[in-house]
Parts: sequence; structure tokens; C-alpha cells
Amino acid sequence: MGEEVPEYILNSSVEKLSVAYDSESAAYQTSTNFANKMYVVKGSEYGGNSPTNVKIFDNITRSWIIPTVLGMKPIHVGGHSAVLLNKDRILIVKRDSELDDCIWFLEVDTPFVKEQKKVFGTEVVAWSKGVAGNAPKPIVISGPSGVGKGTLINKLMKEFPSTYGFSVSHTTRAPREKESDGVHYHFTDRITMEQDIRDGKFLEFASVHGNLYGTSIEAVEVVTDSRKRCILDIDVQGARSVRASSIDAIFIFICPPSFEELEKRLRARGTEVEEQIQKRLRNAKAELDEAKSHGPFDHLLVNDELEFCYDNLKKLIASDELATPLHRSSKLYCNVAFKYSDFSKRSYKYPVHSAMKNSKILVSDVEFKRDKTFLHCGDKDLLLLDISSLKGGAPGRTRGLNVCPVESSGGCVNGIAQL
Ligand SMILES: Nc1nc2c(ncn2[C@@H]2O[C@H](COP(=O)(O)OP(=O)(O)O)[C@@H](O)[C@H]2O)c(=O)[nH]1
Ligand SMILES: Nc1ncnc2c1ncn2[C@@H]1O[C@H](COP(=O)(O)OP(=O)(O)O)[C@@H](O)[C@H]1O
Repeated sequence: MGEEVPEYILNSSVEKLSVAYDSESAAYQTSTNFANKMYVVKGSEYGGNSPTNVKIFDNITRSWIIPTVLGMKPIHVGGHSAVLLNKDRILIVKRDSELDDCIWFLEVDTPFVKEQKKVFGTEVVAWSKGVAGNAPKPIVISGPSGVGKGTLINKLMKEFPSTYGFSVSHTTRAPREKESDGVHYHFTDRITMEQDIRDGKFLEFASVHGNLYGTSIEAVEVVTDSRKRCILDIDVQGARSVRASSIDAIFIFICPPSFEELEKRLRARGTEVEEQIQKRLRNAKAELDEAKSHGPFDHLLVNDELEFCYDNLKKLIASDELATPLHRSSKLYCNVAFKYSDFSKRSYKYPVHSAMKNSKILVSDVEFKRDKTFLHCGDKDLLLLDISSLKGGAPGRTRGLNVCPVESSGGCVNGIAQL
């Protein structure tokens, strides 16, 4: 059984929410119960280097489990609150954080985590950062080598530089003459890339024409964070993986007018040696068959006359935008400072900052009510965290959060504003 269960956890009468300070190890811990298990998140002192630690206590076997931890982890978690949401993830609210870094999710039983438990054969938890507002839907573009994907994407990015952003993939293939690292691809080697894949840094990856290619989670999230619509140029296997992920994207396959024309374009580009051209043409046949029969694609576009195809691509994307209008929430940046309480001892461990004096919003704890979560800020002011339309999730960000300050004119009853 190893370590003993800290007393405050066993005695805790607060099941939904727990905040605690483990004075012996000088670390901040929360415990959240879910399905006979207790998830313990242990943060560190500010300025401390130790990483945030997640452990699971199995209430049946009375033993500790060290889970496989996936997703992009928060840089630093010190004091925090934790509350179980949707019976599949724990909302972690960090103390003393900017609003764009204070909401995190530790997924414990989401579809992604369930899938990864099968892959790893261990307990799995996955971090996902919460981001206010909805994200523009990414566009996945696939098609055989030489069909004109890059040409079409370049035109789109040139005409609408502030609307679209390119997801820069990683690859083990050598750079072409006019390609630069970090712009066309992140050029890497197989050992490094395989390690990054094992570390869960990739949204998808595939072996294509004898090399490894992959979309890192960061590649997509960086573009989406900049409020641009992310464009992914990936092969059919990659498109399938993204389709199966939590990312809601539009999938477009570009077809050549004929196989002969495809071969002509590939040769005219002059970037591949004959052996590579043959390999790409063989793979093109399989990709075309797959895309046309049971592929993951929403639309097939024929790239015959370039301008005509480009116009069709723009129309297609525009009609999709109309169908799913972008909800751009007004962003709110403020410092969140928790009124910090130790539930086992019912005493405040930290001085309460004044909301007026240092223009910080005071948040004392988190309470879940229907599909809204209230971050309590002193007696009257609240931050309302609306989690009714969450999107995405591990291994990427969780978007669709709405965070707004609430004036509770009727005052608070039991800590919850009368809205
Ligand atoms: N699965 C996957 N495929 C990718 C990725 N990046 C590029 N590809 C695909 O890999 C294939 C080869 O790309 P590249 O070597 O640039 O050659 P090109 O298609 O002839 O320009 C193309 O089908 C790309 O769509 C990626 O991140 N993931
Ligand atoms: N509609 C088109 N008609 C003729 N040539 C095209 C057309 N679209 C692209 N090309 C040319 O075909 C070659 C391959 O295009 P590229 O964009 O590199 O393909 P991909 O990215 O799909 O491998 C390039 O030399 C490009 O200029």
C-alpha cells in the first residue's frame, strides 16, 4: 500500500470541492472523489520547481496508483480549487493566476481518456487548458502529392492573412530547397519525433511515403489561440485520426482532374527524385480510392483549373462559417486571487486580498450549480464560469468557456448569487 492517506483527505466532509494545504510536504493538494477513486492533485509552492503531481487512491484496494498523465500540463499549479464536472473531468482553478491561465481541466473519464486507458493499459488522466470563447473550426485539407494542396492553401493565406493560420507539421523528411524550418515544417529526426509522440505531444501522426509526419497539439492550438482559423495539410490517415479526436473540423479532399495530370504536376514541380515520384503515385491511387469510398471527408474538390477550384474552396469554407457562426467572446483578463481555505481545519491559510485595493478579483472557492460554475469573489462580486457548451478537450485545449463578472444585486445566499 505504500504511502498513507493524508488525514485531511479521509476526514474531508467536502466531497465536491476540496482545497487543502499539506504542511508536511509544503505542497498544495486537492482530492476529488469519482467512481471509487480519489484523484489527488498536488501542486507546489510558488517559485518551486516540482511539477504538478497527480495520484489516484483506489478506495476499494486501498492503494495508490500513479497514472499515465497526458495532455499539455499546466506550467505551475500552487494553491488551487478542484471540483468534479460532468462526471468525467475535474475543474482545477489556479490561485493567483491570470484569467487566461487559471482554468484547467484534469480529464479522468472522458472518451479520450477511456481510449487512452486501452492504449496504455494503465490508469490515465489528461490535462486540458480552459480557454474563454469558442474557437474557429479548423480546416483539414488532404489529397495526393502534387494535386495542389499547398498552392491552394498559400493562396488562401495570402488573401486572408488575418483569418487563416497554417498548422506547421513535424516531419522526418529532408527539407526541400525553398522550405524553411518552422515555416513549412518543423524538420526533425525520427528518434526525437518518436519520443515526442510517446510524450503525447501529437494530435495525430502517420508514416507517409516512408517518412514520419505529425501535427503537434501546439501547432493547432497556437493558431487557434491567435483567433485564426487553423488549416491542416495532412494525409488521409491523419485526417481519420483528427476526425476521431475531440476536434470539430471541416474535412476537404482535393482530387486531380486525372491521374495523368497528377503525374505531370508532380514531375513539373521537380522536387522529388524518380523513386519518390513512383512511391507518391502508388500512394495517390490508394488515397483517391479511400477518399472516394469511405473516407472521413465532408467535401471532395477537383483541382482542374486553379482559379475555379480556389473559388469553390472559398465558397465551401464560407458556407461552413455561416452554418457555424463564430462566437467571439469578449476576453476578460484579470488577476484571480483566491481566498484560500483549508477545509479540514476550517481556517484561512492565506490573507484575503482586497478587491478594491489591488484591483484583483477575489475568488474564495468554486461551486457547481446546474451547468454553471460560480467562482466566489468576496461577498458580492462573482465570476461566473459558464461551462454549458464546452468544446474540444485533451489532448488540446478546452474551449467554449464563458467567463464573466456578475453583479449580484440581491446579494449572496449560501455563497451563491441570486441570478
Ligand atoms: N498525417 C499527416 N500527414 C501530413 C502532415 N504534414 C504533411 N502531411 C502529408 O504528408 C504528405 C507528404 O507531404 P510532403 O512531403 O510535403 O509532400 P507533398 O504532399 O508532395 O507536397 C502529404 O499528403 C501531406 O498532406 C502531418 O502533420 N500529418
Ligand atoms: N490547378 C492547377 N493546374 C496546374 N498546375 C497546378 C495546379 N495546382 C497546382 N499546380 C502545380 O502543381 C504542382 C504541385 O502543387 P503543390 O501545391 O505543390 O501540391 P501538393 O501540395 O498537393 O503536393 C506545383 O508545381 C503547382 O504549381
